[in-house]
Amino acid sequence: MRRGFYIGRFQPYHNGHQSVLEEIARWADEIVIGVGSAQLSHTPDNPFTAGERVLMITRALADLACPIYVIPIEDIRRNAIWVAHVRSMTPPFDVVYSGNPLVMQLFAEAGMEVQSPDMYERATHSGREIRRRMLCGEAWENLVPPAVIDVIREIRGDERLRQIAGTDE
Ligand SMILES: Nc1ncnc2c1ncn2[C@@H]1O[C@H](COP(=O)(O)OP(=O)(O)OP(=O)(O)O)[C@@H](O)[C@H]1O
Ligand SMILES: NC(=O)c1ccc[n+]([C@@H]2O[C@H](COP(=O)(O)O)[C@@H](O)[C@H]2O)c1
Repeated sequence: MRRGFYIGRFQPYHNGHQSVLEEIARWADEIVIGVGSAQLSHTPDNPFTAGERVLMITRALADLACPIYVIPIEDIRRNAIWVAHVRSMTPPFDVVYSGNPLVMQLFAEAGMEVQSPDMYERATHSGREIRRRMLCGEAWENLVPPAVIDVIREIRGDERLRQIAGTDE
C-alpha cells in the first residue's frame, strides 16, 4: 500500500492543486490531503473554513481513481514538533509532496521522502491571485474545478471575502 501526503491551505482549492493530485494518483494507492491552518477562516488571506475547504476538495476529487482522506490540521506554535503533530492526525504515509520550503525541510529532517511537484501555470493558479480576482470582481472561475465554483457559490464565498476586506459597497 503506497500512501502519499499533500498539504496546503487551499484558500481556495484550484486547478494547480488538482493537477498535482492527479499526478500523485498515478503513483499512490491512496492519498492523504492535509487542510493546513485549519483554525483560520474569515480573514482576507484565509476566507474559507476548514469544513468548506474539505467540501471543495472532496467534491473536486470525486472521480479520482484512488481513495482520498481529507484531514483538517491546525497550526501549532512549534515547528520542531509539527511533523509529529501532522502524523498524529493522519493515516500513515510514505511520500510527502510539497513545494513549501519549510514543509519540505521539516519532513526531510524527520527522515521522510519528500517530492516537489511541478508548478502548473503558477502565474495565474495561486490562491492569492484567485482571492485578488474575487475582491476586484474579475473572473476567477476558470482557475478552479467546476465543483469548487459550486461550493463557493453555495456559501457566497466571494461575497464574504469582499465583506471581510471591506471592499463591498
Ligand atoms: N499552480 C500550482 N501548481 C502546482 N502546485 C501548486 C500550485 N500552487 C500551489 N501549489 C502547491 O500547493 C501546495 C499548497 O499550496 P497553497 O494551498 O498555499 O496554494 P497557493 O496557491 O500557493 O496559496 P496562496 O497563494 O494562498 O499562498 C504547496 O505545496 C504549493 O507549492
Ligand atoms: N508549526 C506549524 O504549525 C506549521 C509548520 C509548517 C507548516 N504549517 C502549515 O502547513 C501548511 C502548508 O501549506 P502551504 O504550502 O499552503 O503553505 C500551512 O497551513 C502552514 O501553516 C504549519
